[in-house]
Amino acid sequence: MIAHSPTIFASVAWVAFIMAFCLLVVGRFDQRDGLSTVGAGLLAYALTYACFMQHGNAPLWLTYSLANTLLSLALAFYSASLFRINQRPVPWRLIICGPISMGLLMALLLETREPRMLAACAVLIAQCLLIIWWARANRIPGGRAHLLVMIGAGVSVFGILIRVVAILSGMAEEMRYDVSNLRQTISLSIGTVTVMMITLGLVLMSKERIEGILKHMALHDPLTELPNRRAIMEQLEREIERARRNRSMLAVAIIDIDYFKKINDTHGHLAGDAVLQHCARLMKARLRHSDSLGRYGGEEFLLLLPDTSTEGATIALDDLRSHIASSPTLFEGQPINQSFSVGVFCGIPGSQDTGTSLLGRADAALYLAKQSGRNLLRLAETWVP
Ligand SMILES: Nc1nc2c(ncn2[C@@H]2O[C@H](COP(=O)(O)OP(=O)(O)OP(=O)(O)O)[C@@H](O)[C@H]2O)c(=O)[nH]1
Repeated sequence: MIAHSPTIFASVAWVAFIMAFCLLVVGRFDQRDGLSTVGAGLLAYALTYACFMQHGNAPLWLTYSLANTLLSLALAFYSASLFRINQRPVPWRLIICGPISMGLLMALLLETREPRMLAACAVLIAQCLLIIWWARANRIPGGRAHLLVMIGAGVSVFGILIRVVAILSGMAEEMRYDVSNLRQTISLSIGTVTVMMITLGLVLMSKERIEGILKHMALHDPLTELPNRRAIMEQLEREIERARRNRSMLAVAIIDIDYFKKINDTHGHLAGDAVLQHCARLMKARLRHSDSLGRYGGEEFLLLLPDTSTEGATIALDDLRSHIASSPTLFEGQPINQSFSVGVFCGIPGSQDTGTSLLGRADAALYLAKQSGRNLLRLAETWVP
């Protein structure tokens, strides 16, 4: 099917205007999500197509030079969006090279035909390749929307190459924007599809990023940045299931800072917060990658040591305990000493064991450690019948 080229330009420009308006209205209220930059790109794209639509009826500087410079500007905004969505500094100097060189080349080569067309294609291909590169570099961890951007820019390169081949084969006249033929219809359709894919990909990347932030907030403690109670409890259930299936040992330790109320009362709550952060940092630095540490409550931490024997857990926790007791927190230049007591369940979970039951046994051991004078470790097995 051969479509009427000016009609394609007009309809795509109209749709792009509406989408750009929506993105600019929404993006304006929250500059951080990059939506306004995506909207600016789409607006430049809509203007490009509005100029292309006039080809043959308006001066060439408008329908070719300005139009291609606007198209290059659209790609520049899309590139910038990739960085803004990730809240990274935008390399504007590099990005703006595209539209500037396009503007200069189009001004210099306006009176030529093939060189002008090839130069425009070369700049656009370079910009699309950069978008592919930056989309990969700025992908959201665990996300897939960047793939849409990469595919969109990749297909765009393919579409431009069709034009290049046509121009080099002496068919430049057939690729004029006011000519309607099959090759032109395919090339324009590819251009339209790819810009929609890139736009949608960028909007979805922004969504993925916000989802990532919300998920992090839902599962992490803001003070220590450790997994919060919900996250560490879910991890506990997973570890119990795994240990039961593999018949392997699991150590579940409840760590409680000693006399924490006194630290708060003596030095203030900010100092208490600093102690919690300091302890979390020290413990995290000394644990294995397979171990899980979370903030269970106020001054309590839950530590899970999978595949760890009673002896191994005792050595690891005693090492943590003595390290924390000998590393005071520095708060406003003043050292604050702290220590912790810890109750540990260590064993192969039975069929009746749940997170709550193992925690109950570790908590009972912790109570014993507190009763015995604090800064101590007690094993649940030593007293649970
Ligand atoms: N600064 C600060 N204090 C907290 C936080 N969460 C809980 N607390 C305080 O931690 C204190 C815990 O006190 P207690 O439960 O009596 O425990 P403790 O003083 O450590 O006594 P033992 O555990 O028996 O050694 C309370 O005063 C809470 O207000 C927090 O995020 N920051």
